[in-house]
Amino acid sequence: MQNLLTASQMREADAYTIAHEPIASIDLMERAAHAFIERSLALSLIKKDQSILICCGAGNNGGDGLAIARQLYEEGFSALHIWIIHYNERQSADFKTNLARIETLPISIQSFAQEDELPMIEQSLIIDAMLGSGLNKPLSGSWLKVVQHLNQAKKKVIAVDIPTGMPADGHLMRSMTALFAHEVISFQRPKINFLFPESAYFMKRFHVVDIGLNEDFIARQASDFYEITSNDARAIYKERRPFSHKGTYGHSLLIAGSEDTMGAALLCAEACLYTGSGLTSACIPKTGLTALNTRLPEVMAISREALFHQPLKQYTAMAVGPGLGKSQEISELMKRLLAKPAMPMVIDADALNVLAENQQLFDRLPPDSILTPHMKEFDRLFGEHSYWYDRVVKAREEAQQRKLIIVLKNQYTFIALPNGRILVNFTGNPAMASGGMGDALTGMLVALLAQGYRAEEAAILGCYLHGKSGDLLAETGMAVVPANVLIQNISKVMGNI
Ligand SMILES: NC(=O)C1=CN([C@@H]2O[C@H](COP(=O)(O)OP(=O)(O)OC[C@H]3O[C@@H](n4cnc5c(N)ncnc54)[C@H](O)[C@@H]3O)[C@@H](O)[C@H]2O)[C@@H](O)CC1
Ligand SMILES: [K+]
Repeated sequence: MQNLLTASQMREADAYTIAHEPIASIDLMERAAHAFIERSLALSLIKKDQSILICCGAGNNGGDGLAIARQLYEEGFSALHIWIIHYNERQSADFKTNLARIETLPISIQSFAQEDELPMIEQSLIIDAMLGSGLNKPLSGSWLKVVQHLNQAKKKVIAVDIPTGMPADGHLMRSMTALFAHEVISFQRPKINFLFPESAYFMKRFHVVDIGLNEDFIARQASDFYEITSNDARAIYKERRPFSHKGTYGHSLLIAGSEDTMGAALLCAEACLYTGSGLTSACIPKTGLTALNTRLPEVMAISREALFHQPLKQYTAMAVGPGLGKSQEISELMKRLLAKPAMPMVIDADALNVLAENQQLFDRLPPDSILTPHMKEFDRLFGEHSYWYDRVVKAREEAQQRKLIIVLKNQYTFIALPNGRILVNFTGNPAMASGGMGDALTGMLVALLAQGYRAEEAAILGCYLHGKSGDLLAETGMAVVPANVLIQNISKVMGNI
């Protein structure tokens, strides 16, 4: 697990590294510039014959920009042009050193003071090194004008560390102006604000490069946010054991589907199967029986009427919600289920809506139950939120208070744990943005619970595998990944973990 830092913690990590390791601040900047170029080349974001405008401020972000320009020149880039935006009086020491290092080279540099008119931009690419994580207020005055001028040029932009004008943490507002970046190459850790959907106002994609800041120091910093890494998923995953049998891997009960939305139940059951549940039973309306038996002969069916006429303790874990629909009958069913809940549970979709309307049911959920709301379901449960940041903070509060695990789904899914931590899952991609994905995740989570993973482990591993399966398919060139295709890839992803 990697903790994510605020901008001010990042500054402390920078200072600590310089004080405790044999590296001077200027050399750290050199390393950052090198890492920026190396990644840009690896991703084919820059080409030697391209005309590039490097826009620099006079702080350390600007210092990075100058170091990048010089290193690009040394790499053989010839069509480089530099702007120095001299609106702030202060120049950082490393900016000054890098300015002295570049002034002797044949690279054209233009400096702009507040009153200077900005020229048209002829270059095809802009490297944005004006303001970085030192931003301490929204842009205004001349800074606002320069950014608007650059935005109007509609050129491709690669931002150094963070787009100029975008705050690294705290509220992201549409009213803020930043230089829109098509790519951001960020140092050491992603900025917390990259994870919220509002970041799309300011940037398209980000990449993180290691610049060798002291990781021991970073790990000691208190943080609300932790990035789930592939190592975390690997450490949780348990291989199937010799001599094991279907009874070893639990029995999942799914309560899902209605006449019109039987597909949700089928996808949930299929995901449960492919994630390794020993046995899977689906409690669905009678109208879905033929579909279930045809598509998933491995899955057993129970009718809604039969559900309470049999001992529920034969099941190891339960998921309730996908495609249930909204009706009095479903509310009653939820109330009966939660009268004596005795097994780990995943609550999704329409079951969340029942909870939203019957908040007293919250107290009956077994501790560590996993709730998997998307944004709208979350707001129905816990109130409207204007900012994702606030929504995530609310998820943390609710998870802590109610001793539940809240999986707030998003491109970067936030897993709020009862201990107050927020884990962020980085796998997954926009090709997966279609119906049925949530049903698949629910099926995966219940399968992991049934196999004996602790709820926290199931949430981490389930979200990771779900996104990873989608990522691997997208990497094969699929622009859209339908849920059933993702599901059929899960067991392979698990096998190769
Ligand atoms: N880990 C690190 O901290 C490292 C940081 N580096 C670079 O250093 C950057 C941070 O540098 P600085 O702290 O010098 O700050 P910046 O270069 O981001 O900004 C310069 C100065 O602009 C002023 N400013 C802030 N908001 C403003 C606004 N709205 N309008 C006008 N002026 C404003 C502030 O006084 C700030 O110090 C990072 O983004 C990164 O690019 C790298 O050199 C390597 C290591
Ligand atoms: K920048």
